[in-house]
Amino acid sequence: MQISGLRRIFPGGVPVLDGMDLDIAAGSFVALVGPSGCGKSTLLRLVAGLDKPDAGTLTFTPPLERTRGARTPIAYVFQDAHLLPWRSVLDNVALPLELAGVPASERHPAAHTLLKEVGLGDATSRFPAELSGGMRMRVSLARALVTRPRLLLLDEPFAALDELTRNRLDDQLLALWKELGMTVLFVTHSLSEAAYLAERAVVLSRRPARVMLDHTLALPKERTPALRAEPDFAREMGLLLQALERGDAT
Ligand SMILES: Nc1ncnc2c1ncn2[C@@H]1O[C@H](COP(=O)(O)OP(=O)(O)OP(=O)(O)O)[C@@H](O)[C@H]1O
Repeated sequence: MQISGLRRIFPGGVPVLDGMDLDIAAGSFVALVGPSGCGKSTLLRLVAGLDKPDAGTLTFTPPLERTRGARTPIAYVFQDAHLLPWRSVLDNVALPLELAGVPASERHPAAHTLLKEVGLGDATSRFPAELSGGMRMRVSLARALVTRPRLLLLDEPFAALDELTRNRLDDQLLALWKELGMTVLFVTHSLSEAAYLAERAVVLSRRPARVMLDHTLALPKERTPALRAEPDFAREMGLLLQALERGDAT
């Protein structure tokens, strides 16, 4: 995906994005960090096609045209799980397939497979109100992935969770990324989460967001929880922090 000269100004405001350029390789995992209000969600919404830029282009190679049937090219996961309370876990996850006209005989097994992968194989008939926050986010992740999107956008998805739950969900997300091979663009305020998850971290400045650091993390490809205590991990987080501080001061 090539983001080129992207500009977005909301009516009466200063530019949020003003000439943003970013190339994201297909199948890569990129973390986006930056000060609050710098334009991360705005960028994600533009990439998702939920908002239109005032200038600039977004190019997907190969093109992200909607293919026939159940597959959606882009899925979006928000900080809130946004589940439908009256539908069971299985029916929540199967919803995108149902909307795409996939028959129940296909969508239910597909939803069940994804739920097993996020560790909720035995919670399929429960309802959202019966789940913990971490379980709800797992359902949300399963729902996003049930259509096997080529691009997964996540906007601080685990920010409201306790640290242990968040770490577990990070590991599940990594496992799903390895298995499914989609491109991931992950917005987070947590530098340790960015360093742990991503192959590449992009640190943005205050509004209008400029790229302060575009860094391929010098960490082993296989991320395991022990990495969080390694000196290399602390060094990489230090680099991100310095860039974040520079970007916040400008
Ligand atoms: N629809 C809108 N109309 C007007 N201003 C908006 C709109 N959406 C976002 N903004 C403004 O654009 C700026 C960037 O918002 P955005 O949500 O993209 O930031 P962010 O980096 O995701 O912030 P945070 O890290 O706090 O979630 C903010 O100042 C916000 O108030």
